[in-house]
Order: sequence, then structure tokens, then C-alpha cells
Amino acid sequence: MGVEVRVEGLTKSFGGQLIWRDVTLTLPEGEINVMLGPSGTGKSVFLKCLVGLLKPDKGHIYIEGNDVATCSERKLYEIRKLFGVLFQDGALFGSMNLYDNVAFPLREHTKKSESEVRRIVMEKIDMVGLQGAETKLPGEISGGMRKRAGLARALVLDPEIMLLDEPDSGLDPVRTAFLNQLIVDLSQDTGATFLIVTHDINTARTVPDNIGLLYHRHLAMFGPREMLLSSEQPVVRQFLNAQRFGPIGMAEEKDADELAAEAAAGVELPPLPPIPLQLTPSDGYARDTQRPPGEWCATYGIAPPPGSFQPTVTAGAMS
Ligand SMILES: Nc1ncnc2c1ncn2[C@@H]1O[C@H](COP(=O)(O)OP(=O)(O)OP(=O)(O)O)[C@@H](O)[C@H]1O
Repeated sequence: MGVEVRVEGLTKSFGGQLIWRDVTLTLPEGEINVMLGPSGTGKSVFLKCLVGLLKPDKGHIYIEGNDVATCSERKLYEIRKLFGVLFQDGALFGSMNLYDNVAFPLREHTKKSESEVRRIVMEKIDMVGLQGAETKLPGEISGGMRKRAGLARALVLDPEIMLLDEPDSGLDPVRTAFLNQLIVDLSQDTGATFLIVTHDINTARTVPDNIGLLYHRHLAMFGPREMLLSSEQPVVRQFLNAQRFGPIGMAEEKDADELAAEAAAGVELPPLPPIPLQLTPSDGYARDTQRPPGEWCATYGIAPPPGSFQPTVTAGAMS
């Protein structure tokens, strides 16, 4: 299970507003990928292009030999069945209880009997830990439960590709840690390819196999987790260290004068924090996609920040 998504030279604008240009990356089959970027850099637009809800101006999105960017509507309807999507707000139907919300894609896209629908819905509700809440309306449950219900619905057609748009937004740190563990477990159980948009740095540091950063209307970097977490590129260091100093400004990228003033003032980014261990599945086994800690750094002759890959570093993320 899980398919590769190959994006080549993707460009998107709305009217005269360029969102990003020439985005090229590959989401490897069965791996977890995280997309970071300052607000408004077009991360949600990127997800919508992948699933064919928005048409890019240029470029290609290859999935199983088809190009989502240029294929017919009929083909797109078929390709969409490979996707499970969790939108930012969970996008649940307010008048339907959780059971009917999760059952919706099965009733809409398959001819399964109601007993088969029940079996699948209850399995997914169980997977996300919502047993007993099936009859509740979305308005009667917490934000975290709504996210998990959205996740169950995204899983119900056994997708090969999971797109999660800020699954952790609005969640407290403990719920976020549980959600992250759930994502790693789901990835292990389903083998699907994941792309997660998040602003949570701890999630970005511990959950994915690969990380990308959209910034200033382009993809600044995309690659293995260790590559980003050991990067000396100012924009990557600023973002992953959550600093005010560096090329990213409050509204947009800083201009040359602002950067020169920072340099003249002798402002420097703090050293890179240690690279934590990757979050492992809760059954205690390594992920199928897991690479030995430090392997990427060793292969490319990069000295990881001191204290990297120590078991204690992930303690906060795992417990
Ligand atoms: N359908 C649309 N028509 C016109 N402009 C759009 C449309 N969808 C998104 N945009 C614009 O594209 C830009 C990027 O939006 P997007 O929601 O993808 O950003 P984001 O990186 O996901 O932001 P955030 O991190 O704040 O969620 C914004 O300026 C937004 O107004």
C-alpha cells in the first residue's frame, strides 16, 4: 500500500498573485512527509492541487502513471479515490452524527451493504479512539474529537495517500502528542503515503521521514528529516528554531535593509537544537521506512548538533 507522488515544476497563481513557482518534489511511497511554511505561503493550495481540487498553472503531478494536473475529469474522479483528506476544520457535516459522517464516503462512492458499512465505520472509529461517541453530533464534541472523526472519515476508503491539513491546529500539547502517535501508528498499519501540513515544530521534528519548507513563493528545501534539521540555511534555521531573527518577517520576507540592520547589530541565530529520535509506532517495532538515526548525516559528512539522537530528547514528544 502507499503510492509515490511525483511533483514536477508546479506553479500556481490566482489572477496576478503568484503563490509558488516551480515546486519539484517526490513524496516517497509509504513515507510520512511534513510541509512547513509561514502562514499564507500556499501550503493548503498545494494540498488542493495534489488532490485535483485546484488546477496548477504549470507543471505535473504524477501518481501511478497519471498526471493529476492535466488528466480528464473522469480520470481525476478515479485518482481521487486514492486519497484520504483531512481539511483544516475537519469539514464534518454538522447535522450528521459521527457514525453517518464517517460512513458518508462509503455510501457515496461504494455499493457496500449497510452491514459492511457498519463493519468498516466501526473499525475506523475504533482506530481513532472514538468508540462510544458514534451518535454524537460534531457540535457536541471537543475540537480534538472532531479532528479524530475527520481522520476516521479520511481513512474509510483505505486511501493510499493521506493529506492532513493542520491536523493539530487548536489542540493542546498532550492531544497533539496523542495525535502524532496515532499518525505514526496509522502509517505503520496502512502503509499509506502521508503529507501533513503543520505549524507544530515538535511534530515536524519527530513525526516525518521527510520535511519540506515553502517560503517566498518557492520550495526552499525538501528532503530527509535529518537534512532539514541539520541545515545551516538561514530560513530553515529561523523557522525550525522559531526565531524572529532571519529572513522571514511578520507579514512577508524581510527586505535587504532589515537584514543588513540585523547583521550590523551582530544578531545571530542560536545554535541548532539536537535532532531528536523519530517517533516510533506504539507496538515498539521500528517503522518500515525507518532509517538508522544519524545515517543521513553520516552519509553526507554532516556533523549533527551535539546531543542529537539521544533517547531522552523525544521523551516529551512520546509520553
Ligand atoms: N481559491 C482561491 N482564490 C484566490 N486566492 C486563494 C484561493 N485559495 C487560496 N488563495 C490565496 O492563496 C494564498 C495561500 O493560501 P493558503 O491557505 O494555501 O496558505 P497556507 O500556507 O496554507 O496558510 P496558513 O498556514 O495560514 O493556513 C493566500 O494568499 C490565499 O488568500
